[in-house]
Amino acid sequence: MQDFHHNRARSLLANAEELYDQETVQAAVRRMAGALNDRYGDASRQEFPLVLGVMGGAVVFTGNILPQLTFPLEFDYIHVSRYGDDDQGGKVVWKVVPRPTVSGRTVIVLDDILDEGETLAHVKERLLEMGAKEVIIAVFCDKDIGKVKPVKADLVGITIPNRFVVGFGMDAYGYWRNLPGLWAINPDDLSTR
Ligand SMILES: O=P(O)(O)OC[C@H]1O[C@H](OP(=O)(O)OP(=O)(O)O)[C@H](O)[C@@H]1O
Ligand code: HPA
Repeated sequence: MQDFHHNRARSLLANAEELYDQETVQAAVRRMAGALNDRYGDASRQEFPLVLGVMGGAVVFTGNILPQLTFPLEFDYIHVSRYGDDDQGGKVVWKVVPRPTVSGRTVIVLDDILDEGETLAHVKERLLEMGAKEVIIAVFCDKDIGKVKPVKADLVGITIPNRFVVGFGMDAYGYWRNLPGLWAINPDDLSTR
């Protein structure tokens, strides 16, 4: 069993193409942190936003950007999944729902990728229904899918081509969330596209 996964993961990466290296990824995170610091760093505004990471894919982005944010904030997470171990999205499944602390707050949602936009559209709608004052969506990457999405990001690190990517928290079939750069999976290795 373990050798099956080991070999499949290695073969996926051997056929994949590196789109953005670690330096490029880190530079994009620094730019995003700078933009958030400019917006929320003004001490006279006395803001205390709630920063929500969308697990599991946002784990790496969240862990990288949080220590670069210089304003007072509260951190929490939600867990939503639409792809599971597939390379095509399905129904949005809530695993950990937002806590009532979102009510009345400015909520900064951090996620790894805006693809078809279904996940973040659901997340934003739920947060607003729960009384969030304002929902700011910050995604590490926005995939250029050539269609209008049901939600727009307020802050984007990198706009990526319409390829299935892994790395920096993103996985294909559970593999390669741990890569420091972004790699595009070979279309021949995708089961459903
Ligand atoms: O814009 P969409 O087409 O809805 O896709 C984007 C979502 O897909 C990924 O989550 P996934 O369901 O793969 O779960 P994961 O975070 O555990 O990887 C990613 O983390 C986003 O939340
Ligand atoms: O391109 C992707 N890669 C990994 N996870 C994803 N979830 C939505 N799109 C993607």
